Amino acid sequence: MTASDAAETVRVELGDRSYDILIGPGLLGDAGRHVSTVLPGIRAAIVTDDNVAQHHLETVRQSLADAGIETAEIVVPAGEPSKSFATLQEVVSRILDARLERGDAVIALGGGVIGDLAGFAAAIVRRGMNFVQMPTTLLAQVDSSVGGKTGINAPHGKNLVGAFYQPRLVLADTAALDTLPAREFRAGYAEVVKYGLIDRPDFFAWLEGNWPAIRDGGPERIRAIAESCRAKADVVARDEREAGDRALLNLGHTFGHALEAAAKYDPAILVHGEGVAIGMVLAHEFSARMNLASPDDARRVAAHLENAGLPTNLDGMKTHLRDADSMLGFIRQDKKVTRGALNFILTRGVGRSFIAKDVPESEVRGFLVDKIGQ
Ligand SMILES: NC(=O)c1ccc[n+]([C@@H]2O[C@H](COP(=O)([O-])OP(=O)(O)OC[C@H]3O[C@@H](n4cnc5c(N)ncnc54)[C@H](O)[C@@H]3O)[C@@H](O)[C@H]2O)c1
Ligand SMILES: O=C(O)C(=O)C[C@@H](O)[C@H](O)[C@H](O)COP(=O)(O)O
Ligand SMILES: [Zn+2]
Repeated sequence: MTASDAAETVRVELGDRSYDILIGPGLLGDAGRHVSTVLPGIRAAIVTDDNVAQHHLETVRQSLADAGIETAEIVVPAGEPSKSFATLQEVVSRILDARLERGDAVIALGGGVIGDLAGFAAAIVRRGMNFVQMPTTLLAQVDSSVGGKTGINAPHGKNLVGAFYQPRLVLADTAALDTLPAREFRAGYAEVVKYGLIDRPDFFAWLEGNWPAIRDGGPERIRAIAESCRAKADVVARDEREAGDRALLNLGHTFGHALEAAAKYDPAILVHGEGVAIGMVLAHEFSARMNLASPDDARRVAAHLENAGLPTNLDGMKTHLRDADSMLGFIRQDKKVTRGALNFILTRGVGRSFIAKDVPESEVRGFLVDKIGQ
């Protein structure tokens, strides 16, 4: 398979840092050829987690070896807690142990956790090595492997330490999703829905009718992934470092990230896509409370996410949410805060999201008190 015979190719236009996202089945088995086309003559570190390693590491290692690419394999524990200083230190040490040079590559083979962690390591080792994304979750294929946000979490909040650092190539092997647990597939679907809710109402309506085919692996799945990548690539090309429009990709994340932090990043309680699903419903409900949108929109969004098996309210989180003020504490650490003012992504209806600046904290607090108590 070449770039032209991948089922879909989406280009992220960033001048001399532009790159392709190849989407389709079987790309991991041909990874060596694709990587050596873009980065001839390199060695590489493959960073992955212990679940993904069982299913897909040997395929990638062998393919790279066949193309003459020598590799070091770095396997970290699966799950959000690996987006930590401790695991970053381990990954960095192992890359240096392997004496990889700046011109060599760090390959992220896994979900968003691995992409964010390995991408940050690539950004800081020798002040920037080549970076390749091989996303193996739906979430990573439609969102985290694209656009160059890398980083780790802090006890203070999500993704608070990181860098913008673009990959040289993204290989989204849609057959890799066959081994993904159903819960993780649903979680990734929340980010697909997000693109419809931001500014693609027709895409949202299409998703409402096509979720079962996407779930079951019909051609609609590749179409949904490619449409999501096109949506993200568009935004990233016009605002790489979130000076403006890129913040729209944060729909549902201000509440969602606070929920993940409240759950102490424990995937047994909540994974990122689930936090985003709840967060998007809360963003629509909050918009209705502010008389910006109709409550019917919030109901429509919740109905579709529920239909896809995602959580849409705080019922499952109650024991982990102390009070409105502890949630507000996390929200104040959000990266969209400017000069102390809260900025949210709110909506005027399905597909009509916008950046709301200087949202009164008293309104947010009142909303949270209604939801979770004082
Ligand atoms: N950088 C960005 O732009 C961006 C965008 C969205 C989300 N994120 C981040 O991504 C992370 C969430 O990513 P995620 O949902 O992919 O989680 P994840 O990386 O934890 O993967 C989810 C689970 O699926 C397993 N897994 C992955 N691929 C598999 C496969 N093919 N078969 C079997 N098991 C597999 C993993 O081991 C893990 O247990 C969060 O940290 C979030 O903040 C970043
Ligand atoms: O790429 C972006 O920009 C996004 O906001 C995509 C989000 O889905 C993703 O979760 C991102 O990591 C959140 O970014 P953050 O800057 O709020 O940490
Ligand atoms: Zn996200």
